[in-house]
Amino acid sequence: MIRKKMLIDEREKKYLIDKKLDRFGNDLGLVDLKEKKEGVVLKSHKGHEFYLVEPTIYDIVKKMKRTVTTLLPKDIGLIITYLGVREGETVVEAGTGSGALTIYLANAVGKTGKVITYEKRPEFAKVARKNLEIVGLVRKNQKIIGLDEEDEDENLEEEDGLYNVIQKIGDVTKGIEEKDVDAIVLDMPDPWNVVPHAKKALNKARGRIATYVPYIEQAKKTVEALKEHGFFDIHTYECLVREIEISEKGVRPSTRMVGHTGYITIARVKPEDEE
Ligand SMILES: C[S@@+](CC[C@H](N)C(=O)[O-])C[C@H]1O[C@@H](n2cnc3c(N)ncnc32)[C@H](O)[C@@H]1O
Repeated sequence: MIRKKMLIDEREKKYLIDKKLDRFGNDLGLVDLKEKKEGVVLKSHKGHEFYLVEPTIYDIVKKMKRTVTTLLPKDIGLIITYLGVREGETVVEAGTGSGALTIYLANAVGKTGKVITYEKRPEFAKVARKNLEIVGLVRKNQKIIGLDEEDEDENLEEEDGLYNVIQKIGDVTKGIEEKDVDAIVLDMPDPWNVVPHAKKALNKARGRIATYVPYIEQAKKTVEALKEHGFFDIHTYECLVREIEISEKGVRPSTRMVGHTGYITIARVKPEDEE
């Protein structure tokens, strides 16, 4: 499903490389990759070891092309778990940005689910399409709905992949076209402007929403809008992660950590009154 393979050298430096690449070289020497399958240790011509392995989604996201700051895995993990996104669900997301969150959402909903992702900047959506292609979530040159571009041949060659992401160009504050949506995830500056549309789009039995904003004032405004539009079970979180360094000398938290990223708010849409 992932269109890359990964070489890790003796210093644990990671290199994402094209599946078809036959030779790789760095300061530790040249490695012959011809007909080599992932899962083997290779030796360079200078005698250094390289591990040829399959990359994880995390490896891909860390190295993929970025147009904007992407959500960090710690926040993505919290959003997916607290929102309870699961196999088969329909999720609407905005904005796509570089597609990092999209990749994890699409893997959470799996083959029977789908992610519809809105982005207002066409140039960002095109970069995200490339990132989504690498992990088999969109086909090569898959149409981005609302984007006026030359018809390129869509690659319909059946490579293994989930192909469960639909990209759209659009301003999500103007409306959400989908109905009966299970979850909505907003990583954009003014989620409160989307709340009325989210209420209409969400399935009243199970609809949930998650928003991510960097400033506490934005989080407050979002919570106020959610309350005004009848959402409930509203909770706001911040997620701090510390790496622990374990060595011969002793065990302690890393002296460096990400101090702040953003505030995540999770809520449920209210069910409808009985007729
Ligand atoms: C912080 S980035 C999202 C990053 C993304 N979650 C990721 O992990 O790669 C915010 C994105 O929202 C887009 N955006 C902002 N307002 C929007 C709107 N009203 N409708 C659609 N997209 C919007 C921006 O163009 C930008 O690409």
